[in-house]
Amino acid sequence: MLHVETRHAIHPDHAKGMDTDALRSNFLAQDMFQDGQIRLIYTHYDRFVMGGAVPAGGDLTLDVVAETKTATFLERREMGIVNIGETGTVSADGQIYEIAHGEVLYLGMGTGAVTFSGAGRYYITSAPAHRKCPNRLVKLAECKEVEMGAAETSNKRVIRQFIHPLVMDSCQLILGYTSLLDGSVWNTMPAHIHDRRMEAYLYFGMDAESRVLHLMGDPQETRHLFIGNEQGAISPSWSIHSGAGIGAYTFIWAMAGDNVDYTDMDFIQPKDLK
Ligand SMILES: O=C[C@H](O)[C@@H](O)CC(=O)C(=O)O
Ligand SMILES: [Zn+2]
Repeated sequence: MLHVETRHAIHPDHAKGMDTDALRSNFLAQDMFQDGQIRLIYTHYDRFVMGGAVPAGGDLTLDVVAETKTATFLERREMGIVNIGETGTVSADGQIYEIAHGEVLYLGMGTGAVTFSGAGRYYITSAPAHRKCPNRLVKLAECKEVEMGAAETSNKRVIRQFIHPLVMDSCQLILGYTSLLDGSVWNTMPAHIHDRRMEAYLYFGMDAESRVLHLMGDPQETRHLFIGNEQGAISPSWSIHSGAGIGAYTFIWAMAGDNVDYTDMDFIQPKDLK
C-alpha cells in the first residue's frame, strides 16, 4: 500500500505566525513507518521526497507515484535509501541488494521499480535528477567519517557521509547520518542555514518515550518541534535545523538543491540566535 502526502513550501513570514499545530503539520514528518506500507511525503522544497517502507517480512514495490506524473517514480529522479531496521533486501534494475542496518543504497535516475523486502525499515529520500549516476550500495566501512564537537559543549558526535562527493557521485542528493556520543545531546550547534539547499532530518535509534527538542526557523525567529523516534523535520532553506535530545539518538540528514558541497553552510553563533 502506497500513501503520499504533499507539503507545500512555506515563506518565513508565514511561519512566524504559526501556532504549534500549524508548525507541526507543515514541518514535522510523522507516521512514515507503518507495517506493510510505503508512506511518502512529497515536498515542494526542491521537490524533495522523504518517507518510509516497512515490508514487515513481505514485499513492497515502489513504482508509480501519481504526484510525479512520470511512467515510474525514478524516471527523472534519484533515490537514497537507509535501512534503519534489521537486514533486508532491496531489488532494483535486476539486482538484489542485501542491506544491513545503517547501510545506504543509492539508486540513479531511470532505475525503474524498487522492491523492499524482509525485516528492514527503509528510510527513503529522493530528489529530481538530470543524469543517471550508477546504483551503489554503500557499506559502513565505505562512508566518510567526520568527528565534530566536544564533550565540554555536549555536542561530541560522529558524522557519517554516504551520498557525498567524497564517496560517490549523485545529482542533487547528499545524505548521511550523525550519531551523538554518550552524554552529548546537541546536534548542529553552532547552527547554520544554507539558502542553496533544503534539508530534512529523520531522528531514530531513540527510546519510545524520549524526545528531541528540534530547533527550526529563521535564526532571528526560532521555533521548536518536540520530535519522537522515527519522526523527522523538514527544513526550508531559510531555517536552522538543530536539536538537543533527552536520550541517545541518531539522525539522517539529506539535502537537495543548487550544490552538493556539504561544507557550504552559513553559521550562526549561539549569541546571534533569538
Ligand atoms: O548541512 C548539514 C547538516 O545540517 C548536518 O549534517 C549537520 C550535522 O549532522 C551536525 O552538525 O551534527
Ligand atoms: Zn544543514
